[in-house]
Amino acid sequence: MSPPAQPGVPGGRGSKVPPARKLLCMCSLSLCLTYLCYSLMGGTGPGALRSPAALSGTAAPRFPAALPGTAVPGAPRSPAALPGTAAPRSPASPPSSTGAPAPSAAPTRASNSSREGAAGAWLRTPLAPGEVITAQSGAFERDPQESSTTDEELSRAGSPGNRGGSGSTTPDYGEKRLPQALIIGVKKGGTRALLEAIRAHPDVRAVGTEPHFFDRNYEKGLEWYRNVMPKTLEGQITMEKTPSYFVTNEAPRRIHSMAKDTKLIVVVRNPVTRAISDYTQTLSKKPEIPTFEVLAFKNRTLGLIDASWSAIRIGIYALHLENWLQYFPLSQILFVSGERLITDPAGEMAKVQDFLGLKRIVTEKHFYFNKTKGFPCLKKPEDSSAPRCLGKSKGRTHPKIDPDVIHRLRKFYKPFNVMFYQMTGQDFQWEQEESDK
Ligand SMILES: Nc1ncnc2c1ncn2[C@@H]1O[C@H](COP(=O)(O)OS(=O)(=O)O)[C@@H](OP(=O)(O)O)[C@H]1O
Repeated sequence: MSPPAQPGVPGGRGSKVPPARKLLCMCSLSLCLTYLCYSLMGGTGPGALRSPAALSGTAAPRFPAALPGTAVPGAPRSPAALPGTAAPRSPASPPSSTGAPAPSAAPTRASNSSREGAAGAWLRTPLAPGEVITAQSGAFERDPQESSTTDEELSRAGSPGNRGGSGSTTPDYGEKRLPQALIIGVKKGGTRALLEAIRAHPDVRAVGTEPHFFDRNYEKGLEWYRNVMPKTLEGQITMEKTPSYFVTNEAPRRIHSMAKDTKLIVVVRNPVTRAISDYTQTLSKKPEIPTFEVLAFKNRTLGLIDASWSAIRIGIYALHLENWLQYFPLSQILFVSGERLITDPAGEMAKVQDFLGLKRIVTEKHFYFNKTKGFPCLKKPEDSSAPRCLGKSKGRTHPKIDPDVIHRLRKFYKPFNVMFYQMTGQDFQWEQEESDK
């Protein structure tokens, strides 16, 4: 079976070599080469990536050829993929799954029958307590992903009679269903803002806490997962967000095994700013940790970036995405700009609603810019005096980072960003950003 045609990729189904496969092959190869080169040059283990700045004059990372219509200024073009390298599997024929059995329930499309007027029926959905500050464990969170959901909240959410943590006052009608759409990342990308905005749509119901099913709670089984969900009526979409899925190796296979037509949404943000945001969150819980500048490098003099630090690693989006593309076609993944979610929330929400097959009900009428918060907030519900801004843990003031470190990180991420633009067919323009906040 040939993979589905990818947007922005010429050839379509009629081509001899499916373009999606060719692209995956090239991306995979170039990523491997990039890692190999960095590891060889760094020589201090797989986590030690030398910034490209420090690599000038040495083997440069290779890149997939730019996709037509996705011109990225200054992006290097790659030669054809080298022979003898293993091509990633096509999204249409994923590796066999050993995960939980796939349920028969097909994703339910929104009926689009909702009334415009329903948009006015804003429901106040307070953040889960754990959402305010998310804890990190271990020495500066070298591996585990922090959660904004506590175990206690989850067990409450999963208990019989629970409304699924949606926090809304919608009558408790309907059935609990497995999600048809997931916000899978990225951590500190703006996932909470997106979830709260899409929850304003009457055809969407979402669990407020992060279930972490496909990374931490998978052994609890699909019935546990279903029970965590809010009840939905026929035609409503069930959603959840757990940002750590995007960087969890097993997540694509497990989600595919649940339902291969699950729609996936990734909120991405300039990886340098994202790393600082991530660090800021850790710092808020553990003020004694070393500075960002110290943690970012294996060896600062040599310019060796410490890519084993999750704050850095999460931002290598191209690497993580490659894993997802082995199971899901690009057309099933929506990339939302975390930056535009702040500057033009209604514009990004239009894309999200289109992607989910929903009527565009969440529009500019729903947002206003709150000067005190410094971010867009949802307008207050008619029956409430309180506007809906996100909590204190969203929009923290970042510490001032040494400009030289910012510069080195930008150089480090640039080839990966370019690769990510080419893989997605979208230029997020992170290279053009002047400041990091
Ligand atoms: N409307 C609105 N209000 C407040 N904050 C907003 C909003 N839109 C996007 N953002 C940005 O979201 C960042 C937090 O991202 P996440 O919600 O994905 O964080 S988490 O992974 O769930 O902890 C958060 O990062 P920091 O600014 O670093 O705190 C915000 O920049």
